[in-house]
Amino acid sequence: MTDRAAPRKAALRPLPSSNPPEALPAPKSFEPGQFPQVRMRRNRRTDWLRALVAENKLDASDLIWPVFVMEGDKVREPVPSMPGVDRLSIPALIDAVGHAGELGVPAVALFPVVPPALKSAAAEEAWNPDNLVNRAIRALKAQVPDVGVICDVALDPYTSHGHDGLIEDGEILNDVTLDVLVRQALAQAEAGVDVVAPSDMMDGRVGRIRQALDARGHDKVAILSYAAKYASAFYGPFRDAVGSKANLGAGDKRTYQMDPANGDEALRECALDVAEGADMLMVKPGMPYLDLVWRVKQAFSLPTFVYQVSGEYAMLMAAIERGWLDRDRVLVESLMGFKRAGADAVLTYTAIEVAERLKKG
Ligand SMILES: NCc1[nH]cc(CCC(=O)O)c1CC(=O)O
Ligand SMILES: [Mg+2]
Repeated sequence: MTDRAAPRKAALRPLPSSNPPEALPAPKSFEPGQFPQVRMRRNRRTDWLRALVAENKLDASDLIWPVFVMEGDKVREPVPSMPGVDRLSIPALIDAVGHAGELGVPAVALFPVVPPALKSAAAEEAWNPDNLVNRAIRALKAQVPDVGVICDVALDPYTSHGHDGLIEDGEILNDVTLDVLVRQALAQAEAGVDVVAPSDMMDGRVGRIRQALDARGHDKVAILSYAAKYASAFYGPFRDAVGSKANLGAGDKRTYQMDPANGDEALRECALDVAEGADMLMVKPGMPYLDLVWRVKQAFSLPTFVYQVSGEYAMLMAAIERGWLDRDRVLVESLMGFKRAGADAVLTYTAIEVAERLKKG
């Protein structure tokens, strides 16, 4: 007889007569599947129980850190409308991205702050092989090779008018812009970018970029399409950060970015980009568009990313600074919402702070 069997046998002994079954109080009413038998709070009772039943987990590997890159040596410059966010020169960027990698943040997304003198109507600087962002890509791939580098493909940092495409008589030209976007993407690929992320919302750009990359031997460069990108008021602080706000002036992007009123249209945008060869899809902004995160993930089963944009960040920070929201909890909660909606990764300016917090536990 094994040791294990002994207590079992003991348990089979008859109950002491002082505790007969009929002494148990009979329930007044028994309705299975109803209160009071069913109590949802049972599973929320303790930390260990809540951890056990948690449906989603936020991990550093869910985060992509968007960074503003500027000219200069070892300089950082705060962005006033995004408290806690700095523009970084390339040497500062190397250090910061190294830190991001140590925290387990898989990738960064680069956004250049282009000196005004280099902006033009035709955005020639966008495909200069030695422009700021291409130098940043080269430096990162040489010095922090294990962190993924994602780069925006759009002309707004480079145009004197602040639009994502070329203009004629007030109209944003689609097909002419495609040629420039292709050159821009190729220059980034030559510099060593891992993922190009067209954020311009011109029609047909994903297919044209895929074709051009493959024709030049860049078949390993992935395309993250900003497929469902809305003409949003939440981009304001970003335009401050990259210095495109003054260029854009009173202009808006409603002839190419999507109308916030539309949801089905976002699925069509995604379907086209999937057919054209997108490897990953993005919904942008994030919090006001969680329905689209859910629908896009369900419809395409592709890696689906969401961008918690500058205005969402500014909104959180403004309330945190005033003491109206609890920093420790609200940042993680806002990201958990994206995970629950089905996002595979979130672009967030809070990536470093949140990854540090997750590491501390
Ligand atoms: N095409 C450029 C671009 N890429 C990312 C953002 C916004 C990101 C943010 O607000 O954080 C924008 C701004 C815009 O479309 O006007
Ligand atoms: Mg499209």
